[in-house]
Amino acid sequence: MLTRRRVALIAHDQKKDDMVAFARDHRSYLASCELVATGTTGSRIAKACPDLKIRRLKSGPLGGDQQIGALIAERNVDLVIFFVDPLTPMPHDVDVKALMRLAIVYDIPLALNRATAEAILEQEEAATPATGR
Ligand SMILES: O=C(CO)COP(=O)(O)O
Repeated sequence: MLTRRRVALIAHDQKKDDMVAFARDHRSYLASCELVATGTTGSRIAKACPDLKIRRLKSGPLGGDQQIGALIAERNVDLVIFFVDPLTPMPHDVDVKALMRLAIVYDIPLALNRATAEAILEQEEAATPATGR
């Protein structure tokens, strides 16, 4: 049986519109995945794509990044798509770095911008033509 890909979606505020557009563009593939997201990112995607089932965690600054980090450490995530804003200081920067560090430690694919996320999903969509765009 084909196992569902477990994908974590996260976007900083300045990148949320980008994330929503990305999720819309790839919603048929994403619908075949188990989705988890930080709080506000998850709400924004769910509003734009009501067909997607998303498990929403806490908002990033309130522990959401740490929760995603824990899922990575427990090997419960296969892919992290995290649209990072490199131009705005974040109060929870240490949490962001910890999440990235764990993705590296556990060798989980980590897309930090849209170009990388597009490249990864293009490959995955090609491998699962039934869910292609
Ligand atoms: O801050 C975030 C990631 O560091 C994202 O959190 P939200 O999706 O709750 O805005």
